[in-house]
Amino acid sequence: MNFTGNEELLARVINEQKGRYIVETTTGPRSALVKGKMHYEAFSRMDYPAVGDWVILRDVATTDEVIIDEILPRYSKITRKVAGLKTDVQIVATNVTKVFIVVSAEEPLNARKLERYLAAVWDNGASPFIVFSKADLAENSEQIKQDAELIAFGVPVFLWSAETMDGKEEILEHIDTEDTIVLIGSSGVGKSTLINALLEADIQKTGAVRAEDKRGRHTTTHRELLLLPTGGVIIDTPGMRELQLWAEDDQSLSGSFNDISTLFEQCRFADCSHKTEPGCAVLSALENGTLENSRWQSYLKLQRELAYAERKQNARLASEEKKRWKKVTQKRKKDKY
Ligand SMILES: Nc1nc2c(ncn2[C@@H]2O[C@H](COP(=O)(O)OP(=O)(O)OP(=O)(O)O)[C@@H](O)[C@H]2O)c(=O)[nH]1
Ligand SMILES: [Zn+2]
Repeated sequence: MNFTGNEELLARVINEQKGRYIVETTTGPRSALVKGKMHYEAFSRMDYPAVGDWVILRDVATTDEVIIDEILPRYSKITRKVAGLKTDVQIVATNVTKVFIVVSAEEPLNARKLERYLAAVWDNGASPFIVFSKADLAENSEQIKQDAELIAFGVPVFLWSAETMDGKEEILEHIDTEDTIVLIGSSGVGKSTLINALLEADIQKTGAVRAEDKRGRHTTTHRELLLLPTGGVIIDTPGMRELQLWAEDDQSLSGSFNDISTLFEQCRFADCSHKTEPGCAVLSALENGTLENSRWQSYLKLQRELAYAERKQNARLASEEKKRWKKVTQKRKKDKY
């Protein structure tokens, strides 16, 4: 990326609260809002900035809140499904390169859970790492590490203890300057403790951020994207904390429509479209009333929405990337930066 002479237009989102953002610029944190057009064009929450996003700003010279003009294409996004009237997908963090799955070495290894975590990380486009915390409390931490390595095929596995600080250097060696990392894992495994150790400071102190809002008021809020003294950043958002639920019990689409996926397995043809085929288990379940039509319709609707969102996302990423960069450079010329 070359933003020579134009650095103030490029920023990174470090906090989001109810549609208000704090972005880190080369001249410090600023309050930010999205441009009106973004609201019209937004298809879902995916189309709004999220913590970790690189964005292009407008109106940086004014004292008011800056406007987020563009979200640069995302390298990856960590998402979670939000239960509500309809299933929505919330972005927990973007542009994450590495995910540290933190598991307590004190507990017996839960292979299935670890596999689900690994799959979830890969699904989200980041590289997983496994950290066994509380190594000081484990009976045989080396054994746990070896067992995990058998499941994780080449994924680095670390033993870490906050008591002795053993393992910290090894973990830091795996974090590069351009990395954006997040930590996931069950409550109480020691994620905050590890983050604090990596930061060598209290997050409460380093995390506070003061930014100016529209009326010149200063707002103090939490920085959710934290700079590591050794390079790289850690994202720690409230959503990160709830992510474990999604990895721990299977709330995926097929999970929540278990009855329907069971029917699919009973169709005569493996590639059944469930429209006209003979021996279709869905059609016969609809006919004999064991599957309610409304439930089938909501399944189809969700399928269409997900497919549409995905198509939209993919097509846009491909074509918009070029367009965005072009726009940015044109703007730069126009503004005589
Ligand atoms: N003995 C020992 N205790 C640890 C270690 N790491 C964390 N703890 C303790 O475990 C407890 C939970 O640690 P946290 O860092 O708050 O855990 P967390 O994963 O951030 O928990 P949530 O915020 O609920 O998600 C605290 O009392 C820590 O002091 C460790 O390596 N060894
Ligand atoms: Zn069928």
